[in-house]
Amino acid sequence: MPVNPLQPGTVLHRPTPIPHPADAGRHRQPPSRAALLDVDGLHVRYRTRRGLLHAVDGVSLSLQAGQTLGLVGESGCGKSSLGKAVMRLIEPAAGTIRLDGVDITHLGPAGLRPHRRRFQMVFQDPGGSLDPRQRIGRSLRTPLDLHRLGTPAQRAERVRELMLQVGLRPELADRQPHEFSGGQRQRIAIARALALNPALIVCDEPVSALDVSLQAQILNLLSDLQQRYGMAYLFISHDLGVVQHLADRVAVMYLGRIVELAPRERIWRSPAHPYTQALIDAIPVMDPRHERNAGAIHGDLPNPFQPPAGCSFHTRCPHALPVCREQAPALREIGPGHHAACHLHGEAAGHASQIVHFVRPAAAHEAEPRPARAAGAYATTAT
Ligand SMILES: Nc1ncnc2c1ncn2[C@@H]1O[C@H](COP(=O)(O)OP(=O)(O)OP(=O)(O)O)[C@@H](O)[C@H]1O
Repeated sequence: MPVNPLQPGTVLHRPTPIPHPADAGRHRQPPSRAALLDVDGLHVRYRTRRGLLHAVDGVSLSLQAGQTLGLVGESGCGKSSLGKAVMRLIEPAAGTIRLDGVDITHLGPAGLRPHRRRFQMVFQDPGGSLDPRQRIGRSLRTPLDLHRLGTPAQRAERVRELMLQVGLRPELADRQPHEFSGGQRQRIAIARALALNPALIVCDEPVSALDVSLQAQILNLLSDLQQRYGMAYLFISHDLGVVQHLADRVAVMYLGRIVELAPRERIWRSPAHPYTQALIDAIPVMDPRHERNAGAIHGDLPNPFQPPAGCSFHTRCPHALPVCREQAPALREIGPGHHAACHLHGEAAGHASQIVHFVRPAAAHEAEPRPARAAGAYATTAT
């Protein structure tokens, strides 16, 4: 039986810092107020048989050390492409990616190597990042070997610690991935990501392939690990309910662009963009006494090869104005730390009177990801 690290009384081991040769003689810098991750005007394009596809279209965001930024949106909106570009697994077409203030956008493999251990990725399918024939102890040891961290004995001890940190018994290190359940395999993938004490982990739909009870366990594990070791997460999910568990701030993506970015509670309590509102309304309500999906998103995602002119959401937006068909709204600050790209909140001439607020009264269960609430509990007011 795997050890559940979240059970009271379970003793978890702190990672043993293994000095890296590149760190020799370097002094620890005082904590910087600069962002850990700073993405500016990022574009990702795919050349396909059908033409050029703009998967990420000028995204800017930042993430502070130890914080979680949730990235949500429907399938195909560009979340994974953004995550992979941040990890430098795919080449961005334009824009910059800074990690700890260092521009890593154009670094080649050699230049990237010293930074690689600072950022890691956990994928939806842990099988993809685990060699099916490799024993998991070996798999966890590989990053330590590649970065030549510590002595062989220290590496073996680190593998033991990593397994304990994610709630797996170290005695299981001789087993192969197929001998573990899906949830356990995701724990192994998380342990592998932790191996080099990263400052940032990009989590790409890490719980989407798991059933609901396992989802909660993995989310709790990620949250617990963050509290202990202080890494930042860029947490990607199509499910706003899942993101609400972990995120300090939430960025909502639609057709390659960020349409809303705000602290978690503001997104939840007063979403500004009709698309965010629709995502919230699409979250299943568990209480059968309440109607659900009152504001579910209408229509299909537009063809990404021919995105609509103006605001790309206007074809599905119940509040679309004439200006929405013509001009793409800029992402602008509409409240403290709250940004939205929507003409309903914009200064488009003659539309100030159309400003719409989606107001939801504060509820006792504010932090709950799936609150039971009456359909239509959001009031739409024009000011
Ligand atoms: N390697 C690729 N070649 C061509 N097109 C791609 C490639 N990868 C992704 N795309 C396209 O880019 C767009 C964005 O895909 P991406 O996977 O980044 O979105 P997503 O929001 O993460 O969706 P999902 O959750 O389904 O992965 C989609 O239209 C997708 O079909």
